[in-house]
Amino acid sequence: MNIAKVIVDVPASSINQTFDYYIPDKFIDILEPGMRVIVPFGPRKIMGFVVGFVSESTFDKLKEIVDVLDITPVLTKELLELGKWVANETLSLSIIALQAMLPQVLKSTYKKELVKKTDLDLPVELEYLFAGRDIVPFEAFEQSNISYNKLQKVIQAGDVTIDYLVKSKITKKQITMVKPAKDSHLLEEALVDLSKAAKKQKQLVDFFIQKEEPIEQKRLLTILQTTTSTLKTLEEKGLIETYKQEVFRNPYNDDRFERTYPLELTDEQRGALNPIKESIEKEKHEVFLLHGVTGSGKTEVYLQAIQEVINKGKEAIVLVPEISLTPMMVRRFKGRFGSNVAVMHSALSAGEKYDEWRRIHQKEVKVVVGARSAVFAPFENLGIIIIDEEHETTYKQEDQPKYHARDVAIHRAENYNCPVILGSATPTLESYARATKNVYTLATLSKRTNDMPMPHVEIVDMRNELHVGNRTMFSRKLVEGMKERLKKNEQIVLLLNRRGYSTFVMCRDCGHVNECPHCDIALTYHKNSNRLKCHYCSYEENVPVNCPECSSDLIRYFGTGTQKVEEALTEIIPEATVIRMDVDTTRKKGSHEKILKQFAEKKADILLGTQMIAKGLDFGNVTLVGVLTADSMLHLPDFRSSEKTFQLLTQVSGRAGRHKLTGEVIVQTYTPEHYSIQLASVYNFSDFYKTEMAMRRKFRYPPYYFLALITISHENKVKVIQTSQKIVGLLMNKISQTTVVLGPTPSPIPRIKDRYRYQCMIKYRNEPQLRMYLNKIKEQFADEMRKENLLISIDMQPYHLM
Ligand SMILES: Nc1ncnc2c1ncn2[C@@H]1O[C@H](COP(=O)(O)OP(=O)(O)OP(=O)(O)O)[C@@H](O)[C@H]1O
Ligand SMILES: [Zn+2]
Ligand SMILES: [Zn+2]
Repeated sequence: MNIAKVIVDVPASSINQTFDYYIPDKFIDILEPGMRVIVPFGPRKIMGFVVGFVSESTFDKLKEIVDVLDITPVLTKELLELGKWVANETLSLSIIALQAMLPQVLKSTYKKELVKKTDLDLPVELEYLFAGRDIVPFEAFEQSNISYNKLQKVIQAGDVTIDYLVKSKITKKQITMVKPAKDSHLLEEALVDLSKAAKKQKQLVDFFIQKEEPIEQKRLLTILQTTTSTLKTLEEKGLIETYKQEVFRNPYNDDRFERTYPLELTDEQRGALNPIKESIEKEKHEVFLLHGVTGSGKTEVYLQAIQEVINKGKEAIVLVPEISLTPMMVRRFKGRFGSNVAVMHSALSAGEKYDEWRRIHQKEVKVVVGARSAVFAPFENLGIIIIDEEHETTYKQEDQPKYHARDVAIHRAENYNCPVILGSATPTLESYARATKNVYTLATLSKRTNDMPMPHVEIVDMRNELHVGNRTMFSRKLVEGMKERLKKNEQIVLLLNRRGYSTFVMCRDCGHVNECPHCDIALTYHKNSNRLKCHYCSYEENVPVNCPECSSDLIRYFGTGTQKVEEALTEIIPEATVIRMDVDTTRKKGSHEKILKQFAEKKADILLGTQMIAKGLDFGNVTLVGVLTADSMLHLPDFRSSEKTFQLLTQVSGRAGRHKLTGEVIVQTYTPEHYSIQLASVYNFSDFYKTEMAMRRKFRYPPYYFLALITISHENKVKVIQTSQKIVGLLMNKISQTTVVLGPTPSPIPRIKDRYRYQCMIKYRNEPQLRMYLNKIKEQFADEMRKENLLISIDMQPYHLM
């Protein structure tokens, strides 16, 4: 079989199209599916993935593969299959699905070098190539006449690795090390000679008398509480030596984590874990929905399930939302499983990400903890996949391929006959509905592990504040509560629920919000035309001068930010120190952790932030949580807005009173009667579920209906409208009667970067051919898309409806 089937990096009309290439002799022994190759395509040379081999091609005049980029496959057979599946599910190109599974470094052709990893001799030609060096450029190998086969063998044996040179400052990380320059008895002599006043110097010399091994300079300085000048002096005296050492970019220093051991489980935890263990034991695929209130010990259940998996020699993937991937979170996993854990975090540099990926690829770790894309970790013996905070919308990727990590996880777990755990205090309606139908197995943790009650939630009606003349954004109750905590030296978390600001119009007297008569969704205020519009259908109306409900003229649209709140806060409570955490203050790498650390060390009284503070924080000293505007999200043009509000309030309330001190939550709102706020305040998930399900059924939304969102964009508005209408026309011919097509209508953001955007939403229950229809439609417009820059984007599971 001397012909390779290759998926190349070009926008082909058919998503799974492959191209055939001859394999030159020198590659024939080493080429495997899952390797990346360089192939000629028209006048260019481009990258592609080998997906299979054939001995005959239906095409004549095949070209040859130019180069092979990998000596071992970067994608396993399973991942190649998965890529095909993802491409199909999300209607995206296979090449894009395959690339989504790899770290950035492997997405383009970087310079490579060969690194010798063994002290023993390699086969003689390779020894000759290295010629005493540890590193040689890959080109040196290509110019030699050593066979790829030979190289592949030493790579497989782990004696040689291929490193990619990433052009980034952080790639080659060096640390400064310190070691004693003399034997310990000579150091002891020197110690006597040091003057009495040189206390720090003495300590340092003494340190190395006790412990001769080299130590990282940074750590040494912290241990001894001294500075580099001490080191310098001793170095000049010839007692110690410092030197640079290149490190494997393990971003988390493993021995920094204190070892933890399995806790004695509570009855509820045991009840949840047992069936999971059974599924691991019997190698039976099953999806568990672990519904546990905040602080109920879900993580301990994960940890013990993973231990079970490791005991069986298998591997585990743990997904957590990006913003929960804090050092605190990492510590919990590294504390239990040590260096067996790789962490995949978007804040890592490209080089660090590649290193972590490679540790997985080379089977050096058993567990990966990471954000969304870690679901593609190249394990080959998966024993479990865990998705923490399964309700988080960040598990859905908004770029192509628009996959949902939950679907990918379940698909992979089916392949490996292993369980999936979806954990949350506020599961999505979709997941909970599946659990009630026994598609998923439900496990419930209803109590906190410390047996403390959930913090009491008080709802403050902000309309009353206005009526008594309080025009600030803080209710009297909240101010009083904050002052009380300050006196007791306890801490406060304030959430500004900012998403959705200045987009909706609300009566400040009665809280009335204008909604679309056809969609039960808040109308969006369009500043330019000064009109209210519905983003689901084409309905619009003028902004009312008086409230249609109470005739008040206090109609306002909203606009405020954390900075403004901070200013107002210092005016009202000048004695409080405030740390702000939002996109502005967390832009820099590591700043997120720094802020949390400062707060943990009680360097501030109040942590003020956006959504990102609602997750995973665990501070014993926080006894008050304030939510400034609980309803701002409620009126977003999004059918999930009630659900998101319920989730956010529940999560943020869970931050208070997690340890010995009792917690309290104050929720400020203009719509205190709304069921999502009422039910969140009493932690009543099941009633919320029932109420919200009834709404979804009535308005034909998930989980009763599936959605697909088509967005069409082009610089010419007429073209967008015409294309959109054509698409709807084509669809109407195919779909069944129970399917609803809304639109075409302008997208909520009708123009981005000078491109007009229209959309149509398909709501369907049973439409098995829909993907095929949509693909066909896309193909019909393929020419226009290529030549005229028309964009048709299809999202088979839309979360982001803008
Ligand atoms: N069996 C147990 N015995 C004693 N303490 C426990 C037990 N299980 C968990 N804990 C402790 O309870 C606390 C809360 O647990 P954990 O953070 O895992 O809860 P969670 O359900 O993940 O909460 P959240 O949803 O808020 O993140 C932790 O400090 C944890 O160490
Ligand atoms: Zn009103
Ligand atoms: Zn509408």
